[in-house]
Amino acid sequence: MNEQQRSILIQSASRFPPPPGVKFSYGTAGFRADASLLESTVFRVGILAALRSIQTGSVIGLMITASHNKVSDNGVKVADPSGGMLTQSWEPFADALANAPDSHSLLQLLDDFVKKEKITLEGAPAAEVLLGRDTRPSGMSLLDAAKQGITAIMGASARVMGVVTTPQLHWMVRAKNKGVEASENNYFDQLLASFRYLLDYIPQRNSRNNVTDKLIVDGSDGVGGEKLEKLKTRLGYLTIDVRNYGDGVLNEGVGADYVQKEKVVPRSFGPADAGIRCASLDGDADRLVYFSVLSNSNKIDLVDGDKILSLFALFLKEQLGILNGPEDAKANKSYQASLGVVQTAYANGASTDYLKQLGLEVVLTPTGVKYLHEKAAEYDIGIYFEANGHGTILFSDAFLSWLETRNNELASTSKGSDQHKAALRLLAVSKLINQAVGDALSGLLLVEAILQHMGWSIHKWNELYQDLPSRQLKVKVVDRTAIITINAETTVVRPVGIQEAIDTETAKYPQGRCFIRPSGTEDVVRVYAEASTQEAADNLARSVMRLVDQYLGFSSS
Ligand SMILES: CC(=O)N[C@H]1[C@@H](OP(=O)(O)O)O[C@H](CO)[C@@H](O)[C@@H]1O
Ligand SMILES: [Mg+2]
Repeated sequence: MNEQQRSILIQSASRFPPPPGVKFSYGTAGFRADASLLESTVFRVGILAALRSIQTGSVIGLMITASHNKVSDNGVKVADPSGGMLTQSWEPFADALANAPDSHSLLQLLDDFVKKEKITLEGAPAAEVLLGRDTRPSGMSLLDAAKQGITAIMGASARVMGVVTTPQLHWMVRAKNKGVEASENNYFDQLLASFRYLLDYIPQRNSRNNVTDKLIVDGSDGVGGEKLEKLKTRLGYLTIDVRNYGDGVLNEGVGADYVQKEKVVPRSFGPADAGIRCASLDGDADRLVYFSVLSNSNKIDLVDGDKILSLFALFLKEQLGILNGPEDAKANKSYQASLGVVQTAYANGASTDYLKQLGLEVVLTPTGVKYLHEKAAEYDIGIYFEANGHGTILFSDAFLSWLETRNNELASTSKGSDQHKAALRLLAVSKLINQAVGDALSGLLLVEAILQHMGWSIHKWNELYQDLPSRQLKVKVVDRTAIITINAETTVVRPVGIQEAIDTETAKYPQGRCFIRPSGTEDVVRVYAEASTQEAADNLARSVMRLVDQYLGFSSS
């Protein structure tokens, strides 16, 4: 860095001093904290994003959101050139940057990092960062801090995409780097075109009238509802009633996180909605769950991320089977695409059993989309979902290019055949689903298209398998980092002895399964328990919660 660059950086950084006594960590999904503490962190992530753009020679994304957390919180995360999460190898640098006590130590860190990563600032192509934010009131000033961080790196440009969903921003980064137009309209166009395609190829046997075209969506009073309001006017089919699209408090008694964890109706829903297909998005619209309201109660039948995954897996497996017909296998024309399913330990045990019974390869990873995404990318078709509704489908380049060629062949030899339609459907899914990151809007359209294809109501879908009763609890402890886990977070190795105690407790319950892990987004330890009855799951979770207190000490703060 030359003298001029250094002095610009020092000047800008001194306008954003870090709050004293706060330790920041780039957790499961970027930095998150009370919004009033975040200006310096966001400024510094702006610098990081510009450096990442220079290093990769690509467009990078920076999103300001705290997703399903309360409205007074905010957060910041970076999207890599592929549209996926920031490479994990840069996370320690992000932590160090955010925690540097003053501008001089910040500059020292930058010098060291630039040298270590061999980033040449002089004469490098200009950095370009796309900036987005959710609807939080603190978003505007944080976005400005990010902009100043980006432009503190000489020649870097910040392009403000405004209020967007997290997946929209990731999609835009991916599209830009593929040289494709990347506006919000382009995003909507791609979703709508591929959705219509899927509907056009629905087999006649399932008349569309079998499935009601009415859907009610809870927008969590965030950005997703707002975008869906825009999108729905362009959907030929499907009557969507969007509720909670910004008139109430973000994430308060609404949204996918609330619905999935509490298993009750969100605000603005009630007995009059009983039986109708309903969906809920989270605050930044990267999570999606479905539900139906039970009559005369505020309870729901939840159709969670595991069931969305199962629906997608079933459909894709069916289409692959049609595409690789027996004649093709003989003629050696088929492609044995690897189809893999990725879940976390929070996936309901019944879903994992169901997927294995379908003959699918199921892999567990630690919590956090960055781990699931990485694993899913190892397959030709990799489907990943967290139980909370965050997930997507990834298609390998090799498979897609084979599919394009095969589709062209089929179009000339057997246009309109079942095989040809299967190829067209798979291509449409690859365009409809957001391959950068889990996306509630694109996921919702894919669910709707598949339900139409199958001729299934939400109830029929829900009956694919029956969830085992489960309970999730949180415990505050003195130091949650004292817990060290292995085996995709299902086994605790520190503190010594607690795993044996959990195992002894779990063995008392038929179909019992229980694990604990420190949260990466909140200062809590999470306890998850499953058993054959709700009462048993509740009891197991509560007794393991007591073990956590015993081994890690209860914190009253
Ligand atoms: C049990 C649970 O739902 N955990 C969530 C939550 O992570 P924690 O590390 O558990 O706080 O937030 C993450 C980011 O949204 C999400 O990826 C993850 O699934
Ligand atoms: Mg989210």
